[in-house]
Amino acid sequence: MDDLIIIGGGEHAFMVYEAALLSGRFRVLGFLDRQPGTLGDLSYLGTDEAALKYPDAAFVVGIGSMQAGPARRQMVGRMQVKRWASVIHPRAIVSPSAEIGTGAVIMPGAIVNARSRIGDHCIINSGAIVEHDVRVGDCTHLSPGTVIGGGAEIGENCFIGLGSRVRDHIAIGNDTLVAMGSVVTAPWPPGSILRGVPAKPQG
Ligand SMILES: CC(=O)SCCNC(=O)CCNC(=O)[C@H](O)C(C)(C)COP(=O)(O)OP(=O)(O)OC[C@H]1O[C@@H](n2cnc3c(N)ncnc32)[C@H](O)[C@@H]1OP(=O)(O)O
Repeated sequence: MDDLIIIGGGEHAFMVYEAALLSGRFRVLGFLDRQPGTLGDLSYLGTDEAALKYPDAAFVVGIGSMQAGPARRQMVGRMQVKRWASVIHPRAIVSPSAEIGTGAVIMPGAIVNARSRIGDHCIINSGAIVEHDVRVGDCTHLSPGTVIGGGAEIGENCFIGLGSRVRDHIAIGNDTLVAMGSVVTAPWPPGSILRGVPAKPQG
């Protein structure tokens, strides 16, 4: 059983904590945050610098508030962490032929279907459906209830808002934000901000 430390102490961190506990794969040592706080019965271990005191532990990012762009990647890069853990809730369904990147979090009710690849430090949130043969780039967040059609490619550092749909076999570039409830029917370049049905760049 791995020792695990959660980075962040907010709402998403608590979800990650529960998923880690229920998975039975981790002994959760505590959490790091910018200031002392409470996270269930977990111990507050200090600010990011305290990571150095736990060279043998695995870490996972428990911050869900970042939207599209490099903030999540930069935060991961700043941390003095040797080992990242992916946390998969036991009631997520992950195909044996899917690949889950290091540091990724898969929440309850999410489905990751055959031959899909989830990048490092992604969040596949509650009830999101990633169909077969999808590529999700590093540090991307699929919000609760999103559906990504088969063979689609979602870039790195993207944020796909609550309940949005992405058509099968299309590609969305890095750093793209899809507003909640949108339906993405066509490919879009990096840095797009899309909303609506069908989704169009914000005007
Ligand atoms: C576990 C969890 O809960 S994870 C949390 C996941 N959260 C989400 O997915 C929410 C993501 N946020 C969104 O989608 C937001 O709507 C954003 C970021 C796209 C825009 O938010 P804001 O910048 O605050 O915009 P605001 O709400 O002020 O709306 C601006 C305009 O856009 C419209 N608008 C906002 N969101 C949408 C949307 N999803 N689709 C269409 N139009 C929208 C508003 O009606 C408003 O129009 P108006 O100017 O004609 O009145």
